[in-house]
Amino acid sequence: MSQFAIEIEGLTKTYAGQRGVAPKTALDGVDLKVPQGSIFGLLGPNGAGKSTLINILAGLVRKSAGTVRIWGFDQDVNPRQSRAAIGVMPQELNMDPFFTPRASLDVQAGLYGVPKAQRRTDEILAMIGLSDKADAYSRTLSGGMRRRLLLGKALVHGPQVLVLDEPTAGVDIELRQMLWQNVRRLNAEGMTIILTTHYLEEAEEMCDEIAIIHQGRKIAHDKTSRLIGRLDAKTLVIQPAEPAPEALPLPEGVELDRRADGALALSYRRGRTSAEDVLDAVRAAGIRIQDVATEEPNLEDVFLALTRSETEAA
Ligand SMILES: Nc1ncnc2c1ncn2[C@@H]1O[C@H](COP(=O)(O)OP(=O)(O)OP(=O)(O)O)[C@@H](O)[C@H]1O
Repeated sequence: MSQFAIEIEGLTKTYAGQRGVAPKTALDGVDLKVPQGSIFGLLGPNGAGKSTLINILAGLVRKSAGTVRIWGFDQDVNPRQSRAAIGVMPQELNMDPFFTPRASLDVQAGLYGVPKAQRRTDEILAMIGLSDKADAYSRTLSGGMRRRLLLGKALVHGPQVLVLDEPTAGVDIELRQMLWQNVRRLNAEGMTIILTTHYLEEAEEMCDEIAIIHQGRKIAHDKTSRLIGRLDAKTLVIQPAEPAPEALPLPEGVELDRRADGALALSYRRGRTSAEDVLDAVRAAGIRIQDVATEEPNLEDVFLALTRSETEAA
């Protein structure tokens, strides 16, 4: 058994074109190894190919090329075992409105061939906080409860790998905390977790390793601390006391973005320039500073920094 929960090599997916729509390559030769027992973040902007990758893992989308091994089982050679090793909590909330949470979990367990005696329906209902709603119709559940039910459904067959596709998009703080508590607990019990998110802070907080997908390619993969450490971008947002003059000489490498509210957003690399240098330049231009705030890099900055360093390397 390899030490990787997931091993992907040369994964490519091209969606066929239809009536005037050109074919779309959503994944282009992606290699990825997810260590067993890790919480692994898959990040990327809209349309990067994250859902395609997850849907291939879940067996919902057919890959065009490449190999996928889940818990050591090659999807093409051992489709049943590889499917049994993974549970996916999807993004969308479509579920049968006439099923109760208990029935949904039972049906799902049946689909995975879990014998009745081995089903852990009550345990899962308790874990996702739906014990008192076990026999209510799904259509009467709130959005948050439906999400929790989706998490429960992903767990019925006791998979070794749990995949969460943007679990916190549009959810409130309480549900977010509940999800993360469960994720940490499942992980502590040995489950490997893969999650996709748009939020860097979330990935930073939760994940041991992060891979970044951009336009169907993997552009970075590293331990979280190392990845964040590679980013030394920083932005100072200065609110001038009076409208700032047109001319504003700046130290080399500092970029200025004038915001609609009159603020000056000055981005620089910490390794090259200090905040003091930036502030000195602003004062030297005769600008009185009313307020200063700092902005940490967000996911967008990560992409910019990574794609920039890729271009520089080339
Ligand atoms: N069934 C499909 N047919 C054709 N093109 C598709 C299909 N599904 C996805 N695509 C395209 O493939 C690309 C990758 O989409 P995908 O949904 O995998 O991205 P994503 O990273 O999950 O984005 P998001 O964060 O918005 O969910 C996009 O350009 C998308 O338009």
